[in-house]
Amino acid sequence: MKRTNRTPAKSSDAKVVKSSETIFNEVFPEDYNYQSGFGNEFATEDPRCPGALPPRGQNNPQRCAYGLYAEQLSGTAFTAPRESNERVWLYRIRPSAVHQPFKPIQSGPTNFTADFNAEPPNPNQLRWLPFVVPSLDERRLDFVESLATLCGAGDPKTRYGAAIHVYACNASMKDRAMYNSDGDFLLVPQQGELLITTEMGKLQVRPREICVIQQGIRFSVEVTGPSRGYILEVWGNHFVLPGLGPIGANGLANPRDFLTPVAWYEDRDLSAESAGYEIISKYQGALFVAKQHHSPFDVVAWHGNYAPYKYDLANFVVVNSVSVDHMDPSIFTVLTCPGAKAGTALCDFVIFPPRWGVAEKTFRPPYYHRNCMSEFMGLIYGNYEAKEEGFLPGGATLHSMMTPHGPDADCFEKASTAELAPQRVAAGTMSFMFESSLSLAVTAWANRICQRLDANYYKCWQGLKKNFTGPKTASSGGK
Ligand SMILES: O=C(O)Cc1cc(O)ccc1O
Ligand SMILES: [Fe+2]
Repeated sequence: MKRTNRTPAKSSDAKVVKSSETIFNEVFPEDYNYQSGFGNEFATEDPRCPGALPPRGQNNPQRCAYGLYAEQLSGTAFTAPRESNERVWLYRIRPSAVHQPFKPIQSGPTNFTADFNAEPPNPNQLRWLPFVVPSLDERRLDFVESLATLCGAGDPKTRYGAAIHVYACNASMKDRAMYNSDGDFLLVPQQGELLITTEMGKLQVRPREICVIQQGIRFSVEVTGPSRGYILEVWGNHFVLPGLGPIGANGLANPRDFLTPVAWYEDRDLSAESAGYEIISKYQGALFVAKQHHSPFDVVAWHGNYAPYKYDLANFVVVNSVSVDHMDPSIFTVLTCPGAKAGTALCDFVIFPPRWGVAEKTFRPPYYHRNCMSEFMGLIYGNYEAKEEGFLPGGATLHSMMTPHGPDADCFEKASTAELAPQRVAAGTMSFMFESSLSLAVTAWANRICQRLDANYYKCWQGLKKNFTGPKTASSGGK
């Protein structure tokens, strides 16, 4: 039975802690209600207030049903082409404008930044050990308080760039919501489920699922235990599904498998004497907080195509070579945030899901390469085929522009001599890559403060032997 949208999932019935192949095939128990389809024009009312949406034909009735206010949230310029125009109409108890002035946050995260010019450049291969989630006895940290930035490039002010953050928290956000004035968040939970309340309704996001919360949308995160994950933030564009070209009309992440919440509201007024409700705005890379005396989750009905969504990576339909050769990882693109140059992403979100490897006469793991894009990788569970050791769930790697990388010595030895039978690849694992056309700069937190940078990473390639057999000699029949 579906849970109503008023009853959050209990931690016990939805926890995903398995690490074997079963995790990939397991169907998650149903959580909240959702509407399905990527980028649809949705229309939804909380069932407690039927008729809360204006009758078709207009967005701004002189008086809205139930005494609601109409408010538009624009995700693109008013004049953006119709095919990429995104906006939502919210019918809410109070307009969002009802809040006290914003002030710089006092007790915010200290390593959350949009300054990518503070550290000297570093072209090395980088690997981080799993980021640490503090225990509750040590320090109570909610999602916002735990945000820390690893790398990024660009500037939210000029509306072009991206940042990669991690969260590692152990407590729920209480009477506080956040919104990002700078761009969109793509959340990749690695440990612990997230119960996310948004202005458009509720989402439950478990490791193996991902979620996008676009610019401006207020959200609050509840956790049920230690919780860790990766965040890709993009400035200047929204995520879309990649074009399929000759693949045809179906495959990779199918639009139907993206789930958007149904309307849910709370009519919650806090007394003037109470601490009130905190609205945190990330604005030009800094955090600000404003007080108000009511819950921001007061949207009774909404319609439009600008709304958060989640996607279960287990639904990804893998397409690959069935003859020879290792294909470029763009075949595994789930979502792409287009950049200024045609066909070149500001940042792609790519996964390496369980699949069959069948290529003949082929060195099957990733090839050795140098890339004009930046490659940030994270591991949700299991291990990664090109590096079975050292790259751990909750950790990360960064292979910057033109930085050479590829399989470690162990992987090369095994794959060069392996029998090429059909083989299950990446069974029981889920790794991903944020691949960006930006040259990502690493923060002081990532370099030193987090104390997770693994100085030994470069060693994984040092054991690669010289196998060159030399030119053919005359006596052996060569020229
Ligand atoms: O470097 C990596 O591990 C990611 C990657 C995987 C792949 O299959 C091909 C190219 C590539 O960059
Ligand atoms: Fe790579």
